[in-house]
Amino acid sequence: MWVKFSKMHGLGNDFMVIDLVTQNGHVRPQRVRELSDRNFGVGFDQLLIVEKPSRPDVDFKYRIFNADGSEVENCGNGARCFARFVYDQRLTGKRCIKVETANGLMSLNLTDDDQVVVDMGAPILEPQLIPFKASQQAAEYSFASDTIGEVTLGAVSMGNPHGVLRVDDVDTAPVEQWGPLLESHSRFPAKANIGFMQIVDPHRIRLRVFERGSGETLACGTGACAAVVSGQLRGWLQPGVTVSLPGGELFIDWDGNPDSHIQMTGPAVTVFEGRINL
Ligand SMILES: N[C@@H](CCC[C@H](N)C(=O)O)C(=O)O
Repeated sequence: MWVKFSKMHGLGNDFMVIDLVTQNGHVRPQRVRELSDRNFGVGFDQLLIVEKPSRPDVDFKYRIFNADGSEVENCGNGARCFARFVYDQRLTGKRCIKVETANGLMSLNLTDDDQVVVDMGAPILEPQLIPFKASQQAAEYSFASDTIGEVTLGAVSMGNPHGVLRVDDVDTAPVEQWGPLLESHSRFPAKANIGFMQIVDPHRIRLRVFERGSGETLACGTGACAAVVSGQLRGWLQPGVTVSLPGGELFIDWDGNPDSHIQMTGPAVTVFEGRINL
């Protein structure tokens, strides 16, 4: 089935975006893996699918597939690109868009200065809901890993699971070595995205993220939110944090109350459009 798609990115975290509201098609994990290949396919970190919603009070269903073909609950940079896509493709005339995800509802707002503000919801901190294996909730957890030794990290879900480690310098952090080991550590039964955070000052961090199912990316929106939440809970950060990622900067605002929603602000860019056999 031939379909039109857009290639987009949010700070270099790149996406193939397909409208399955006005086009027909079916997503198969094997085909996602083929299309994500940077040599033999289109190349992307995640595939984003726009579908009709299942309820009348939202505008679209937002589905996300990692490069390895796994379907996941949330993608922050993708949410900004999703908003720009449905608006630019005239699937909606609204600049404030409500979507349903596997994780619940999200509200996406296109601003006049070309940024997108996403209400990312409240962080999930209870270990069994993240999911993370621990006997009780804590701001950080220390445990032994056979391959790494003693590890200390914050565990946060933004709908999808994250582990956040503090490092002195992100440039020399062992992202490629520890990332895959912690992504699949038995403490994270659904695997996890692993962030390496350097605190610059209470309102600025540097961050690299090894993403579950995609490897290290140039930016991770949910990872930025998880790092800011973890940094505030551990007393290192204050509300209103600029997150500097290899692909650029995001602004994350959270008041520190566990029930409060996190606001993420950043860009969304269309690179090209094409047609492909899905
Ligand atoms: N790039 C994303 C996160 C995509 C999903 C993630 N790899 C997972 O498996 O949970 C973002 O910007 O949040």
